[in-house]
Amino acid sequence: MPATIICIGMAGSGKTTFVQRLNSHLHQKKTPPYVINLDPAVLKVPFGCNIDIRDSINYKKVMEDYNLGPNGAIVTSLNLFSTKIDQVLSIVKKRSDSFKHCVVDTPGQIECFVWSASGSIITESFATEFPTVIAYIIDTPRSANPSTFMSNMLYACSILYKTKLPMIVVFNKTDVRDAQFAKDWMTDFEAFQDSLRSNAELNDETSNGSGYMASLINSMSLMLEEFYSTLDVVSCSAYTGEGFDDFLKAVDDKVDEYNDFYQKERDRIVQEKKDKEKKDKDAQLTHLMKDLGLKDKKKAASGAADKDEVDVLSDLEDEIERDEKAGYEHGLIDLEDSEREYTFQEDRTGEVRDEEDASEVAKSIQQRYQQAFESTAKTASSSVAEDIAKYINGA
Ligand SMILES: Nc1nc2c(ncn2[C@@H]2O[C@H](COP(=O)(O)OP(=O)(O)OP(=O)(O)O)[C@@H](O)[C@H]2O)c(=O)[nH]1
Repeated sequence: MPATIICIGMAGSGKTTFVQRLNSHLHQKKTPPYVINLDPAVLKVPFGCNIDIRDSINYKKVMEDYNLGPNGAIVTSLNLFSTKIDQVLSIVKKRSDSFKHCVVDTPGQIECFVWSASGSIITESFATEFPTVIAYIIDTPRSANPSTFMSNMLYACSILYKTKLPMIVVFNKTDVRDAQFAKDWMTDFEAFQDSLRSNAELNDETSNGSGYMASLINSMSLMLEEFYSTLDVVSCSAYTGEGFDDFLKAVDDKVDEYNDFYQKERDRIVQEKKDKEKKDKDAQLTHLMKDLGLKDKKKAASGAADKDEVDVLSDLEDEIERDEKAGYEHGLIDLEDSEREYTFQEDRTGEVRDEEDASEVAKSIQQRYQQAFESTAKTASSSVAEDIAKYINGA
């Protein structure tokens, strides 16, 4: 499956220029990527994109129609776009044989994408279909100050934990300033402390690193040590093209990591969600059964074995399936008669009608339900029950 690279970064960090360079770099390597622009407010996109949010959403009209400011309009445009994300994904999937990378450029206002519901929906949707990597773009010259560096790192940290996707930190604009200082700060705690102490903005002449800001940043850097260890760091220049091979290598590594670790974690979360949904559904069905007057079999046929209990519809289905299977095996049920309809017994007296022997119940449950259906078919409420049963059966 092609890797999806979602480029996120603070305003002006060089995301668009980075995507442009990555696009041309991959074209040079004869592996053109699939490019998606998700920035509705950009006037001109300097690369050819396969999907552009601006083709389907008019940002200025959104501002007028909904009476919004620029950021509100970006969020609303993304919301509108995310309602069609299934269509977008199916288009990308259809083309997925023809490219190895899908590159996504996001809006300049980082919070519009990262902290909005639509941003999560879009990221999640890609992550469920393709191995997805976050490229967090940092403006290197502007991060030379320890406090700016720390703000950037905290943001990266929050994005990592929010998206739960592998992340590559990209120090961009290295043609202006080399990123070695930042790499040192991430690997050598002492080096960062020294820079803190010697930073004129954070310290007056006498405090020597004990000012409030300096000690706050100091504590944060301690906290972020573990976070740094989970990251791949790459330095590059979108202007000169330097460092893009390293970036692609980091993407390959992160895709492996995604398949080994993140994918399993995602599957586990999805499974957990499904289990919870099933549990809720079963609970609702139990309530429904109660409302329709079907009581617990245990009370009706006291002393009956536990396996004969019919608590919820799904149990009924299981039992009927089991009976049918046994019927087919013994040639008792004709395959052509196998279509069945579920229905409920109507209980006018408020008691369960069935007081047969529990073992017989298990054997002839299909027959009983058929009889119950016929005996109550004339009443209006039975057709309601039948409708409900059909709905549940179809769900
Ligand atoms: N020197 C240098 N400048 C760069 C580099 N990459 C981008 N820039 C400049 O940085 C500025 C911002 O670049 P963009 O690509 O528009 O940044 P962006 O993050 O997409 O901007 P928004 O989406 O508006 O937030 C532009 O003036 C670019 O020319 C680089 O590698 N080196």
